[in-house]
Amino acid sequence: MEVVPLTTAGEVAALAADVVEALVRRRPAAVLGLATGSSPLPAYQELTRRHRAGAGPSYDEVTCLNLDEYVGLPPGHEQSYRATIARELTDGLGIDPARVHGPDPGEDGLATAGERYEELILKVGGVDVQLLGIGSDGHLAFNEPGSSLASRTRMKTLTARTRADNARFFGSLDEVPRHVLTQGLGTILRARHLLLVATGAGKAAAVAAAVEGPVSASCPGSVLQLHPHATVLLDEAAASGLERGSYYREVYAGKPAWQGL
Ligand SMILES: N[C@@H]1[C@@H](O)[C@H](O)[C@@H](COP(=O)(O)O)O[C@@H]1O
Repeated sequence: MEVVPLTTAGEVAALAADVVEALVRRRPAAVLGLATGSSPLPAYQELTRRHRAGAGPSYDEVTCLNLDEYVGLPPGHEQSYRATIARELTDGLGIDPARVHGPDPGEDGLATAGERYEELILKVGGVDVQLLGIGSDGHLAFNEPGSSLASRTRMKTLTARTRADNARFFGSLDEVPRHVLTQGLGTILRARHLLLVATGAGKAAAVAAAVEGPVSASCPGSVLQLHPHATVLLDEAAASGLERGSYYREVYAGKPAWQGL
């Protein structure tokens, strides 16, 4: 795992955008794994800004796979993750909505939604770069603490803490769905590159547990330690709980350009 402690959230966003753009330039038909939540938003804004300024690559051939989705929201609900990703990123990059997929009960229903999404991920050749945020309790996508490290896409029940954290996007806590469909931790681990972004002091404990704590289902984010190519971009506040922060800074400062991220 490469931990990159930066200073500001703006630097995190710019570097995350650089990684995505470099991939799409190298591989125009790349498969991008997209996360929701507030953490990746500045990176999405940066990508959109560069694209509109004519500075980014063409996203015409890209395929996007969303990490997770609420269950039970009416189609097109503004807080559905499908609508959120379209609004925050893919529409702005000019990506055809038909190339953006997410776990979806669809006509065939919830019981087979997980399996169908796993098949789709395999069919498009797997995810090249998976953007990730982390929940304040260490959850990844909607894999709450206790999720199997080998899990695949399936329905999960949200914890009270995650529902409370996400209530800010809804009118009230009661409106936050209780159930979700989410890629599993085992699904996420199959992506070729994991790119986790975390900013703010509220994420410091979760980041420290994920990066330096034991690999455990109690901290789903700790599965990053099992991945051969995981990058963790942090602002100063999110990195503040790390024991080896000064070492990571030293490594990054001396990193040869040919290594890339
Ligand atoms: N399903 C999403 C996660 O993918 C995200 O990482 C988490 C943290 O969100 P935020 O970045 O807003 O703190 O929120 C939700 O639960």
